[in-house]
Amino acid sequence: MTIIQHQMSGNHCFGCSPDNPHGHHIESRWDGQVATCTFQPQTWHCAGSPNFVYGGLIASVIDCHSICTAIAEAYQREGRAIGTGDGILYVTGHLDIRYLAAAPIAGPLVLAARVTEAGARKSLVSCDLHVGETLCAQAEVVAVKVPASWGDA
Ligand SMILES: CCCCCCCCCCCC(=O)SCCNC(=O)CCNC(=O)[C@H](O)C(C)(C)COP(=O)(O)OP(=O)(O)OC[C@H]1O[C@@H](n2cnc3c(N)ncnc32)[C@H](O)[C@@H]1OP(=O)(O)O
Repeated sequence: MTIIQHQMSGNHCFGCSPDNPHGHHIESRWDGQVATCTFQPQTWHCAGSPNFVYGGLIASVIDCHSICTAIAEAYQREGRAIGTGDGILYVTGHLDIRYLAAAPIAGPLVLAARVTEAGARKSLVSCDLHVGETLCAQAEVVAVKVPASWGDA
């Protein structure tokens, strides 16, 4: 399965760049319809309780994985492999998360995202986050297309 981030060059993203030494290094696996991601939280990613994951971390991995999903789907819609030809880039316009159950720090966080609506300037992405059988968070993301030069600004 294609790892989206391995196809993109010039990526400095805190969430997903393989080259950002301080980042989360998430990897989004794209099957053409759904992108999945597994993230192992560390003990320092905890919330007030040492046993549960900090909500901001959950938002961070959902954000990045969802935007990468929008990018992958946009390349596919244009009939191109990810990262080929003129760059396609989306940013987060809106992130709406429902925290449905505390996520155990033991993890792993398992994310699944899909594009539910795609237009010329924006895509809507739906993302579920499970730990084991438990749906811990569900998010709707508005991904807005920006010029590829945004990545160099
Ligand atoms: C190099 C490799 C890298 C690889 C990259 C790897 C992945 C990186 C992942 C990083 C994810 C991030 O954290 S990105 C960083 C956080 N996000 C940002 O900094 C974005 C800051 N905001 C902006 O720059 C701007 O407000 C934009 C781009 C979001 C919108 O710009 P704009 O110029 O005003 O857009 P506009 O034409 O009005 O709108 C276009 C369409 O989007 C909709 N829209 C616009 N903003 C919103 C919004 N906030 N909420 C809902 N919908 C919105 C509009 O209704 C419209 O829909 P319609 O009329 O067409 O229907």
